[in-house]
Amino acid sequence: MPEAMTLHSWPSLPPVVQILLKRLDDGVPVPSYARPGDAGADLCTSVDVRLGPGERALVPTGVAIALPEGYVALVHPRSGLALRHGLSIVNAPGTVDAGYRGEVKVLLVNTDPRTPVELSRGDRVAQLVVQRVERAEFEVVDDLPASERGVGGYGSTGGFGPSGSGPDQTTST
Ligand SMILES: O=c1ccn([C@H]2C[C@H](O)[C@@H](COP(=O)(O)OP(=O)(O)OP(=O)(O)O)O2)c(=O)[nH]1
Ligand SMILES: [Mg+2]
Repeated sequence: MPEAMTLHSWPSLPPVVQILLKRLDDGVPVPSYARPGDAGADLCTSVDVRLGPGERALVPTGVAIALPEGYVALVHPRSGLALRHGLSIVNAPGTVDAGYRGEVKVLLVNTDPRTPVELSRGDRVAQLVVQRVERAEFEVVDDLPASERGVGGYGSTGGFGPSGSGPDQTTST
């Protein structure tokens, strides 16, 4: 991207989807995008939390949403908090279904083996990525169509080296 070009000048920003949002706690900021072009809107905790090493907690965000049919909201970790504090999400990414009307919550975990993580009410602890989603119809068959991969998985193309270097030495797939 040329230096002078900002996302504002892009002709093809993704379309906006309207999502109804109910504030359950007026003191907590609603989810918002930190910068144009961000995929995730930051979610804030509505409570103070202290997570000891290895501890997890279900943290409320003070908001409930009504997604349109055909959409899902995924609760993702924030990479800066993961890098600096080892803060992650147990069920990453968390799934907020279109029919869910309860409070959006974040299942945080402190993966650091030594240092506690202290979070204050209003801190941005996760990010919400809204996506379109397909609904599948599962058709039971006796045989699946052949494919090049077949049943190979779990390292069948090799480890860190170039693909084709053979299965990982430590796995048998
Ligand atoms: O990170 C998350 C994950 C889930 N939820 C809410 C919204 C979602 O629609 C509901 C159920 O989530 P999920 O389907 O992942 O959990 P489950 O264990 O399958 O519960 P259920 O039986 O209620 O579907 O919980 C959140 O607020 N945050
Ligand atoms: Mg479920």
